[in-house]
Amino acid sequence: MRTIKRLFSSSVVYRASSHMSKSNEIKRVSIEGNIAVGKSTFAKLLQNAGQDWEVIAEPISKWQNVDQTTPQTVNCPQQSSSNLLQMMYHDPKRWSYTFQTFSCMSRMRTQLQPPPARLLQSTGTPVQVYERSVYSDRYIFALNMFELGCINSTEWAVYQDWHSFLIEQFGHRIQLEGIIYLRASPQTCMERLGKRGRVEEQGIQLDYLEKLHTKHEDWLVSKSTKVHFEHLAKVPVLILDAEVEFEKDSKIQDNLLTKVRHFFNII
Ligand SMILES: Nc1ncnc2c1ncn2[C@@H]1O[C@H](COP(=O)(O)OP(=O)(O)OP(=O)(O)O)[C@@H](O)[C@H]1O
Ligand SMILES: Nc1nc(=O)c2ncn([C@H]3C[C@H](O)[C@@H](CO)O3)c2[nH]1
Repeated sequence: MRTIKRLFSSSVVYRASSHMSKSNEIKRVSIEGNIAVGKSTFAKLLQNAGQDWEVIAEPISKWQNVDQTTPQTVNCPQQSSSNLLQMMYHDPKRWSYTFQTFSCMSRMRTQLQPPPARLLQSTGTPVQVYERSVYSDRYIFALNMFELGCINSTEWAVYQDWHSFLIEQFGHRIQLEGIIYLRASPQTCMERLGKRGRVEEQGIQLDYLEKLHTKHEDWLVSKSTKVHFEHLAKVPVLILDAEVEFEKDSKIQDNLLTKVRHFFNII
């Protein structure tokens, strides 16, 4: 049996209840964390926990298949697709800005979709769970790419300008009640990334995951990242120990679900 590493202990930074809107309204929660930490796996756990939870997955397939219509003739446009995720990892200086515009727009579009009827008709506490957010797009990835020199200062200024505008215009419709931060060491994420074997990620080095880890810590733990939205600065954060292997352990799963329910004041 693999040793369960406990590099970090799970802890609640502060409870969300005071920040909650009426209990019959839909709560929106974002799961944040490093690449391959286990967000999708954890989201499935929440989805299976009850009818009142809806998971909105990261739109990665859109990034892997950007439709291109070449307007050769009106009646017979040529259709092809490109893998922007692959392009970004292959040539980050060329493609990072393009990637961040597309990732952020696709997140916004996906998360603005109306909730399904079962959530609207729910008599309990319906929750929409976003896998990452327009905020991690900016304060984790885009900022990191800027600091790495893969996004230049003009591109960074342009990105921040339209990002702020988008949030000002639409932010209230995707306003978060809380953030769940799945926290594990970059080494663990590297192992899981290798195990998953997504083709586009083959060139990712530990160093990159370490930088992303620091960005998560700055934003969600020490809160030293300068954020530009008043509401975001006040969103409660639940930190969960993602070092533990919960996939096949129902006891650990129950424990994690209890922490989430408690955090969001759900019985
Ligand atoms: N707690 C865990 N213990 C051990 N393995 C795990 C755990 N959680 C997830 N995994 C495994 O790690 C790999 C990555 O998990 P997953 O796809 O859920 O990560 P993710 O955070 O959603 O990734 P991404 O950042 O790319 O969206 C998968 O192979 C999954 O089975
Ligand atoms: N550069 C960059 N910006 C983002 O906003 C972003 N969001 C996710 N990703 C990468 C991580 C995984 O490989 C893969 C799936 O999460 O996509 C991103 N990469």
